[in-house]
Amino acid sequence: MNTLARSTSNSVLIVDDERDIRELLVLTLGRMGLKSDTASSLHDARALLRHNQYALCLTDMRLADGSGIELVQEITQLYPHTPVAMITAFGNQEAAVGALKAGAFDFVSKPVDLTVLRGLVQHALKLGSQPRTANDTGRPSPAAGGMAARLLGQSPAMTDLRTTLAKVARSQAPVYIAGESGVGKELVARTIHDEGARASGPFVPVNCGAIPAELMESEFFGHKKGSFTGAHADKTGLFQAAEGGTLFLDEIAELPMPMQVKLLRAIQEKSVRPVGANAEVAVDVRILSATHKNLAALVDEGRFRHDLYYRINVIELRVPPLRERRQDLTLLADAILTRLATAQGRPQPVLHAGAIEALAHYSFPGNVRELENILERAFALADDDGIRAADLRLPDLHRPAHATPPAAISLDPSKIDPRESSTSALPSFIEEVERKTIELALAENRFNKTRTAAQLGITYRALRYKLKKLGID
Ligand SMILES: Nc1ncnc2c1ncn2[C@@H]1O[C@H](COP(=O)(O)OP(=O)(O)OP(=O)(O)O)[C@@H](O)[C@H]1O
Repeated sequence: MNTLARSTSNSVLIVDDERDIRELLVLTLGRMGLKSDTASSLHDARALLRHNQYALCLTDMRLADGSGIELVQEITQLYPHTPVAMITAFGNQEAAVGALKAGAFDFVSKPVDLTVLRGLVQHALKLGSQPRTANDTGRPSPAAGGMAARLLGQSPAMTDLRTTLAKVARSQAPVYIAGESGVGKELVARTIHDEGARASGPFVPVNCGAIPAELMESEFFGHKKGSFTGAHADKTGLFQAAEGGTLFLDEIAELPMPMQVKLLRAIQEKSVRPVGANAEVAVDVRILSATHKNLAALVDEGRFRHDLYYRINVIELRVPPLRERRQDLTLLADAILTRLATAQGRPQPVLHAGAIEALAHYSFPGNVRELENILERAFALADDDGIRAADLRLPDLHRPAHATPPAAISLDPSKIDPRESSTSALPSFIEEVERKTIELALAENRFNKTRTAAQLGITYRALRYKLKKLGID
């Protein structure tokens, strides 16, 4: 053991009882310009940690005098500025997940793939040179003028969430974000990306419900030219597009079973095989996922794979619905109105007391997105003297939050006159009818997509697909 006391942030602690592995790691890290100290036991590792500061610790899982998990826990507690990664036996996913849960920022499996190791070390070094958190007040920053979407809110629930986010951002562990529609799940995912070591890499959001099942494999993993009819050129998949950054799998519950198997494999192996390719391509991507559905219940019903659930749900975050954090309403409303006023070059309207009172009693089934829609419409309708309760056009305030869907829309086909349409082409005309029907249903259901789909008699997945196709947000 090397006991030279020094406080440098350019050295790595390697803990492994196999000498060959220690030597290989020292050599590889040396080529990256890093110095390493080595320890073959927990005891030696603890002694080195007491006297030195490390930019990274790489530890094996099984050591003669204990488990690497113990070391992960100790380092997370006592030396929170040192990211620690676990070296796990190939295929031992339980150990990898266990390490991430204990606080390891990442893991690498044996035999160590040097490209993967280099990526891991680079992320660790970036973490060390980063301020711990940028978005910690929950107030709109004056400089941003409310234009850039930041996770606002000063309710205890949002303050707790931001504290957890700051910690989670520093890890590479998969995070599963649960919460109702429009509650801010994607914004949470972006915040994790922006505050972590991957901030300079891409953030690639993908709506799993919007990709037709037959195109999914090619969308996710890419394809080779000529691998199927219509594959006219090589195509990069979403995994490769997110290289060095974050892939956000929104509405992950919508993934068909065969795709769940392939996704699990890609996450475990950290590599993908484009359709029609002979070889796997290593990918360095952090996976964040979300759904408004109860994923655990879907696992129980056998509609979502347990092994994938276990793999993506290393850390679970719940974003509370707006009605559980009403303290945030005025702050959010204010930021939204500032953004709208700035975008339209109009003075910011006053939100009258009656309007604030009405919002405070409303249940917001569509959460923050619904608040944005309500205020946007009110802003368009309001006079110069500001927004009053009536301008908000809130539905019946006494209706319970999750009332039964209204009766089906009575769109009478015999009353539709194609001559009144702006187009005479049949496909465009049909699209116009489809768009109007969907927009009407969305408005009637306060932008709750689950209820809208039920009312229209189509699946949630089909609705998401149509919304994307028609460009309706
Ligand atoms: N805490 C917040 N502070 C500021 N803006 C927010 C907050 N939460 C949500 N928003 C805004 O509300 C809108 C909806 O948020 P987002 O798209 O992240 O929700 P979501 O939960 O991912 O929705 P869906 O379930 O439909 O995918 C976005 O415009 C987002 O910027």
